[in-house]
Amino acid sequence: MSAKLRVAVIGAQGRIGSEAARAVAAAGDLELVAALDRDDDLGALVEAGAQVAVDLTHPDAVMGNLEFCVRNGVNAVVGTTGWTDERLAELRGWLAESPATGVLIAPNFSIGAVLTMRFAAQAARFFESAEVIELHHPNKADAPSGTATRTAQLIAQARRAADLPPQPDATSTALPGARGADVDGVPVHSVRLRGLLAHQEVLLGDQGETLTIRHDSLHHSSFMPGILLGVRRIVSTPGLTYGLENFMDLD
Ligand SMILES: NC(=O)C1=CN([C@@H]2O[C@H](COP(=O)(O)OP(=O)(O)OC[C@H]3O[C@@H](n4cnc5c(N)ncnc54)[C@H](OP(=O)(O)O)[C@@H]3O)[C@@H](O)[C@H]2O)C=CC1
Ligand SMILES: O=C(O)C1=N[C@H](C(=O)O)C[C@H](O)C1
Repeated sequence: MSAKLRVAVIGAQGRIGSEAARAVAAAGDLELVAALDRDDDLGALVEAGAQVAVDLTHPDAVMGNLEFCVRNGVNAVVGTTGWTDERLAELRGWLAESPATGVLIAPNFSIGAVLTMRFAAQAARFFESAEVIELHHPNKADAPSGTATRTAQLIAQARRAADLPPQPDATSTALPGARGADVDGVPVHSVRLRGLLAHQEVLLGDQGETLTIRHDSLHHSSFMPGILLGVRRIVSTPGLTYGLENFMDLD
């Protein structure tokens, strides 16, 4: 029998991190060797011999954690949000100096959310208009969600590839925020509501018809198969992988 993969979770006291630590501990081929949270010494990752660290912390914390992991050759699976082009460039710089190390950044680990992004990108070129509505619990730190931002970017990319013009919108007077955040020309609207977990609708419209693609994460368990898939695959995937779809053999 091959040795178990040695996995650490950073943010292990959090909503998703605590569930991820349990899922890793319960997986027969994985061993939870460290469960860190705020103020814990990252050196514990190295002392524990972690091969993969799962980061589920906060946009303010993730860059420091990743710099430590990459510089110490610890592969990382990242669910934490807050990614910008500048942050990705900085991460690529660290990875260039540690070419055997792999980092997966997954805007969403749930299979249905990954498929929503894929379907939205496929549908985008057939519709004049597209808008994204994301709905989350009120404890969420960032808006729009990482998933909604990525969805809008993929829609925009598909619209550009199809040479679609900007979306029609005659709004000439509006309260600030009424038309949502503009992500690459795609409006994204954020709802924060007690009782919700993580939900998203992609609305596409054209003459006489609309298409709505909706996904609901009803429990934190929806993210666990994707996290475990990422952990198992990242150890043999050096460099930066952006999006769980890269490990899902979708094509
Ligand atoms: N990609 C995906 O599929 C998913 C991504 N997420 C993302 O994961 C992140 C965490 O979400 P959630 O679990 O709801 O948030 P929580 O606030 O519940 O959990 C975050 C945990 O990380 C801790 N933390 C903060 N800073 C550090 C640090 N520097 N080092 C170690 N631990 C730290 C927090 O401590 P403290 O409470 O003291 O601040 C807290 O225990 C968010 O960015 C969220 O958007 C969430 C769900 C799915
Ligand atoms: O904070 C959350 O809860 C979630 N965050 C991720 C995001 O911002 O897209 C993934 C999922 O929506 C849950």
